[in-house]
Amino acid sequence: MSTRRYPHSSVSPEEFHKWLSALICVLNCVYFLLNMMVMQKFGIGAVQITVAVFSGYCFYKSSKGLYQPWHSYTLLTSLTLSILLSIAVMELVAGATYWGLALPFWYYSLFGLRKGFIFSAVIVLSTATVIFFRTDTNIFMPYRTIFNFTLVYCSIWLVCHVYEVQRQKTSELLHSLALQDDLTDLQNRHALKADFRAFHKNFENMHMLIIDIDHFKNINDKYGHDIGDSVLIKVADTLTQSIQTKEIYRLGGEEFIILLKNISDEEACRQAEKVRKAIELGIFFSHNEPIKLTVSIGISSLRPEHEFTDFLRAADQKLYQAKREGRNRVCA
Ligand SMILES: Nc1nc2c(ncn2[C@@H]2O[C@H](COP(=O)(O)OP(=O)(O)OP(=O)(O)O)[C@@H](O)[C@H]2O)c(=O)[nH]1
Repeated sequence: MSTRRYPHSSVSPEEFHKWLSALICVLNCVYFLLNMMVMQKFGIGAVQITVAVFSGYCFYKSSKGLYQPWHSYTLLTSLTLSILLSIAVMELVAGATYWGLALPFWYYSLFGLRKGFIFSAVIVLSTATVIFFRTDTNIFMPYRTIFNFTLVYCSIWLVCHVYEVQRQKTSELLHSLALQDDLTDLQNRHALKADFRAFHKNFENMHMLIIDIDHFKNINDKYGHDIGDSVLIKVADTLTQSIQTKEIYRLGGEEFIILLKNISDEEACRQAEKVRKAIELGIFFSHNEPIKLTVSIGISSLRPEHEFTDFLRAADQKLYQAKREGRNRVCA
C-alpha cells in the first residue's frame, strides 16, 4: 500500500486531537475545582482531574509530534465515561446531559464515519438508559426527558454524519484532482514526488524508468490533438497492463514514469524491455489506419545521495542517450 501523505484540505485528525485535548484539559480542571470546592463532590472531582491530567499528557505528546491513535481512543473513552458518570451521579437539573450532545461531533472528527457512527450510537443508548434509571427526581419525567434528549442528540448526530460523508467525498475529489492526471487517470507528478519521498525512507533499492513516446509530435500533426490524446490514454493502459506495479505516473506531455522497488539492475532492464516491446507491438488507433508507436526508455538506479531531481535527471540523461542512439530502445 502506498505510504504517501496526502495533502490535507482541512484540519487533520492529529491536529484536531491536539486542540481537543487542550480543551478537555481546561474544562475538566474547571469542573474539578467546582466539584471539589463548591459542590464537595470528591468522587466525580477525582475522575475529572484524572481526565484533565491524561488530556494534558495527550496535548503535550501531540505538541511534540508524538501522537499515537490510542491517545484519541483513550481520551474520548475516558471523557465519555466521565460524562456518563456525571449524568448518573449529579442531579439531572445540573445539565450534565448537555455535554453528551457535543460527543458525536468529536467522535466523527477524530474517528471518521464508521467509528463515529458506532461511538455515537453507543452514547445515545447509554445516556438514555442512565436517564431512564434516574427516576429519583420529581422535576424530570424520564420518558419525556429521554424523548427530548434522544431527538436532539439524533438531530446533531445526523448533521455530523451527513457532514462527514460530504467531507470524505470532497477530500477524495481533492486528492484525485491533486494527484491524478486527468487525461490518462494515471498518477501525476505531485504523486510521484510524494511516493518518491515515502519510498526513499522505506526501500534501499529503487529504479526509475522514464518512458517517452518517439516522434509523438508527428501523431498530433498528422491526426490532430484529439487522436493524440486518445493515443496517450491507450499508452497509459498498455503500461498498466504490461507491468506489475501501481507506481505508474504521467510526468506531463508524452512522458511517463515507472518506479520499481527492490529489484536488481538486470530485472529493471528486463521490465523496461517488456514495456518497450508491449508498446511496439500495440496498435494505438485503428479508426482509419492503424497507428504504430515506439518508445525510448531511460533507467536510473537510486543512490543514497539522490534527491528527487537527481534521480529524475539521471533517468532523463539515459533517455536522451536512447533518443540519440536511434530511439525505440532502453538505456541504463
Ligand atoms: N495530444 C496531446 N499532445 C501533447 C500533450 N502534451 C504534449 N503534447 C505534444 O507532444 C509533442 C511532443 O513533441 P516533442 O517534444 O517534439 O517530442 P517528439 O515529437 O515525441 O519527439 P522525440 O521525443 O524527440 O522522439 C508536442 O507536439 C506536444 O504538443 C497532450 O496532453 N496531448
